[in-house]
Amino acid sequence: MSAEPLPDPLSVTVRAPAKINLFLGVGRARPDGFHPLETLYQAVSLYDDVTVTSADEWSVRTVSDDPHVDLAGVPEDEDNIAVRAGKALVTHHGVDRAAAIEIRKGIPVAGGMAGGSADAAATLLALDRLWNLQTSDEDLLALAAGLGSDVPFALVGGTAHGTGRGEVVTPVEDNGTWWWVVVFNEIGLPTPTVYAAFDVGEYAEDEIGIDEPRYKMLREADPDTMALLVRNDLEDPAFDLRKDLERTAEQILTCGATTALLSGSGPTLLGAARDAAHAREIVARLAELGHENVMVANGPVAGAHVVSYN
Ligand SMILES: C[C@](O)(CO)[C@H](O)COP(=O)(O)OP(=O)(O)OC[C@H]1O[C@@H](n2ccc(N)nc2=O)[C@H](O)[C@@H]1O
Ligand SMILES: Nc1ncnc2c1ncn2[C@@H]1O[C@H](COP(=O)(O)OP(=O)(O)OP(=O)(O)O)[C@@H](O)[C@H]1O
Repeated sequence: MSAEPLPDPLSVTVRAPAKINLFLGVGRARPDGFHPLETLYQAVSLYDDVTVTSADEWSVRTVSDDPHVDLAGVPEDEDNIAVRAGKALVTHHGVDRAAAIEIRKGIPVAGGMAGGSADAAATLLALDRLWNLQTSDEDLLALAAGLGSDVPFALVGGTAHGTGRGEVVTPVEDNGTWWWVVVFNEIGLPTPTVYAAFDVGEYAEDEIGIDEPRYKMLREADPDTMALLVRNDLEDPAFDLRKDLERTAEQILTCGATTALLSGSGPTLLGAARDAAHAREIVARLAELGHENVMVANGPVAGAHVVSYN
């Protein structure tokens, strides 16, 4: 008996995670202005949910019920990276379609956790499923790379090595459940500004690669080794621009984190904890010092994935 083909869904929702860079080695700027990277990405448990519905023209709406998310800086027009992702997908397939996109944000905006990249990845996947476009993984990753350096990783998730300008992503074995205290900051710090400060301060080191002991630490997953694993070459230039962030990183250590580091290009800071209870203790101590805009997240978690078809 042949089954009836399923009707196309009316809407599709895809969830995509925030990322952190456990390791971020940055080289001297290339002729195209981008910096060569050697990075270890980890997807962590803060998410944006993107819902797409077919429409006559492109639109985007951003909502959030999370007090840590300030939607002020998010464009609600064609500048939104989710709309750019949708248009790139229809151009790739040569089809004339449009969609209404709703983004429910749980990832802080302009925090160095790749929230916009997560939305772009989620939109590519959601529209592919909504319209049954059957885009190959290879093409999805190439479209993602065209939208931003962090976008391919948002599709892949887990823990992964990133190289090139960050867009060439390969999964890495990680047997840990790593706990992070995530300390947000209301004052934005644009990614290009931090890379420019990296250039001005001549911070590039000759050796930016990830050595084998670090991969071993991920495989062996002892939470006490995280301090030896992390490195972020954008931290010093970000601290040159923002002394307050350096002070907060010191406080994260004082409050008991096994290590503290800048998330990507900042301004979000991270404290590593041994387990969930330890993370909550650090949060309580940070609150005593006046840091209220703090969450706990764990990683690695899955990359962009469908959560509902309606
Ligand atoms: C800081 C990180 O989040 C670490 O993963 C990324 O490097 C930033 O990735 P992203 O926000 O997806 O960056 P893109 O949208 O591709 O580029 C934004 C700007 O960041 C700078 N940029 C980004 C990536 C890179 N490898 N070198 C750069 O210099 C460039 O000034 C670029 O114009
Ligand atoms: N869907 C979107 N969500 C958030 N910001 C967006 C979006 N589309 C465009 N933007 C613009 O991109 C800027 C950076 O936003 P995003 O939240 O991705 O920063 P980020 O987390 O620091 O990114 P990254 O870590 O990749 O550098 C915002 O200030 C906003 O102007």
